[in-house]
Amino acid sequence: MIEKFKYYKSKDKLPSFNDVIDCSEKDKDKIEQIQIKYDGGNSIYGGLKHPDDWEIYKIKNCPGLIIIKNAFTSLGQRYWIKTLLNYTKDNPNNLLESKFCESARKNFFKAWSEEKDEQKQYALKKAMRWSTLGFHYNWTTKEYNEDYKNDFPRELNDLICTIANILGFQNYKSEAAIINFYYIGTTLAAHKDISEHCNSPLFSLSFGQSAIFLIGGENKDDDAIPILLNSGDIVVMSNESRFLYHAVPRIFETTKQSWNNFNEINHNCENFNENDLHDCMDEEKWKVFDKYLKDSRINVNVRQFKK
Ligand SMILES: O=C(O)CCC(=O)C(=O)O
Ligand SMILES: [Fe+2]
Repeated sequence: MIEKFKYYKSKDKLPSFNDVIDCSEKDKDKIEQIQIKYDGGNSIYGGLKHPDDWEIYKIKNCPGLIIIKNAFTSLGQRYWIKTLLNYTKDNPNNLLESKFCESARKNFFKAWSEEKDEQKQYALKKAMRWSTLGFHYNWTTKEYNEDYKNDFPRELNDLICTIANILGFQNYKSEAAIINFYYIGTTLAAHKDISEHCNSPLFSLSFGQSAIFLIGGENKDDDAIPILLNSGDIVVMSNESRFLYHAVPRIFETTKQSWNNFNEINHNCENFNENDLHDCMDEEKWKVFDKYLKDSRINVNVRQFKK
């Protein structure tokens, strides 16, 4: 893991993407596509594409790890990008460096979008690295604080439960989440997510620019498998893979902005707030989000905390 992390992180020497699993034909020996049965007929919400159109892969050398490609509609992606940025509003557990003014702490995205000075705007983006939902995580004690929580956003729980049910994970409850805000040049160091008191799968959704994700083993020294994650991809760490080391060594600009492709007939967003959807469809209003996304990736990592 450590060697691969250094290799894919490197700024001086661009890494080769030859070994990175992107779930294309070249990876056919490393992956296995799985079929699922969806019994919900034609209806699906949450900005998800119909599950018949999802491409679901298992990684042969990493049992329990599931990668879903092509899971979100364009409008669905836009809605979740806007919503995840909005969750930072009035959130008590954000990493926004304390030197920033009260208005940025209260409403990061508003402060960022209204900042005219480019350097200050970039500094604001650099200051906002994560935000937590549900049971808030304490990064110092590495524990969830049972007395420090907010209601878990209902529509995000609905989305994760829909994905969980489709994959056959019943009775899932989203209780905590970390929203990770990355920009090109940032990384997430190798870690295991072991503060949860149950072994329910971890659901990780990616939006915006692309990333290389490394899945390792039980020890930091174990080798790691590099996987490409694009906007709209879902990673599920279940069963044997749930508590393995993983990391994000690199964020890079995507060639296909799948959140901006509006040729779809069905957006599957009927359950969302109409005004918010309207904003997502209005190209003028969307410009500020595209500006934010130009060098940024947003990941939300959802967990069940209690048994
Ligand atoms: O950004 C990612 O894809 C992974 C995030 C992650 O591992 C975490 O939040 O624990
Ligand atoms: Fe993690």
